[in-house]
Amino acid sequence: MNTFASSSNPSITSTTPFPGPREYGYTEKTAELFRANPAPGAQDDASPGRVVRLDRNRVLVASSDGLLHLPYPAHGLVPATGDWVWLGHNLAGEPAVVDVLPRHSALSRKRAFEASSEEQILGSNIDIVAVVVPVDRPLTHNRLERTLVAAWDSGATPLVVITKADLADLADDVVGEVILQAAGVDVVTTSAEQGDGLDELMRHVPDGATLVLLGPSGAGKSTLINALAGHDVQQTGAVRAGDGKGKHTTTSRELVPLAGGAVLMDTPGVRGFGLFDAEEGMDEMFGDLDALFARCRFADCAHQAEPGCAVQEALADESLDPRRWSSYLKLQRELAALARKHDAAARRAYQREWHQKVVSAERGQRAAERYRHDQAEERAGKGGKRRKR
Ligand SMILES: Nc1nc2c(ncn2[C@@H]2O[C@H](COP(=O)(O)OP(=O)(O)OP(=O)(O)O)[C@@H](O)[C@H]2O)c(=O)[nH]1
Ligand SMILES: [Zn+2]
Repeated sequence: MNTFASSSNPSITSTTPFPGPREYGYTEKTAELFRANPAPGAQDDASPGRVVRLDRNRVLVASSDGLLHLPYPAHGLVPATGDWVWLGHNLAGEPAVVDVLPRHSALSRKRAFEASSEEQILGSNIDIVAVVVPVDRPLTHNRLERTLVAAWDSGATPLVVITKADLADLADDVVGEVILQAAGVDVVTTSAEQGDGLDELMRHVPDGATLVLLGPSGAGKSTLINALAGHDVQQTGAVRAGDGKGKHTTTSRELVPLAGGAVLMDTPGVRGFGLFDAEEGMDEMFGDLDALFARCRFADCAHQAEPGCAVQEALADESLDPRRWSSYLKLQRELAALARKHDAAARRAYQREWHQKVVSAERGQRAAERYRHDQAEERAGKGGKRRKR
């Protein structure tokens, strides 16, 4: 299931051309990305960095020399948390972010699929999106499914993480139910309080990979993050500045290096993402398309080439954005794929069950034959050869 693992990150070799922030996920694969996307002109001494947090005027970037607070790039892509960037100099000769590299995945708030310039990137270059489901308050089927669709849509690999498994009397049915709902996506059961399942969870996160946790408030994300980081992230991740009056402003990093080379992304926007997209989800995003479908001449219109198709008309008169329509079709395909995976998982379970039945039937038959054989021998007076049972 974990497709990322197969293309896992080999460690940095001596041939790596430029140093980068290894504890923030800089691997040989990342170095290749930088090689393939050289720094813009006149930036000979540029070096790789990763965006750790966005502030109003500056970007907090991890470099091989530590954390730097730098001006935004003058043009090009607007950086997002998780972006790989070239660090160089701006026109004034000050250190600055000079380029944002292409993203391999992005969680974005697509809000009815506006043009890409309006889409808000909440986090980028995420490898594993973990949907957190607490046993004491499980997600409804729809919500888990939709959050998984959103996770897939980001380009990352989804994973379901059950939390608070120590609440034992609740756990068993919830775990079984969630595995069914997860439709083939791997499910890991954890108790941050007891330290259970954390290694298992990290086995799904390769070295150098970036993990994000999505889930509703109270699902146990903070507790899990602190358990994974091995310390209180809010405190140790903080950049503290005293103002001399005994007050401190505390701001936290949004990328947290974990032991073993993985990186945890913990941004307020991303945290709430599951909630946003899952609850309001498709209905909100595509509600007006339903109204359009209702105007098609045929009730079972496939919106392809049928006469009187309101969708095709809307595309023709440009009242429907083709991007938005293709996004809708894409999500439909993903939902169908999800259903197929679900079916495949059910089929495998069914086959397993039958296999077991057949095996035990054969075993029973052999035992019966042996028994009949032994009985016959006994009757024939060959008791001495009788097998001990
Ligand atoms: N029994 C038990 N309780 C837990 C566990 N993990 C978290 N909790 C409790 O669940 C509650 C919510 O946990 P948080 O970690 O704050 O949840 P969160 O998802 O970060 O919530 P937000 O910060 O609102 O997004 C707290 O009272 C925790 O003590 C666990 O493994 N077992
Ligand atoms: Zn139609």
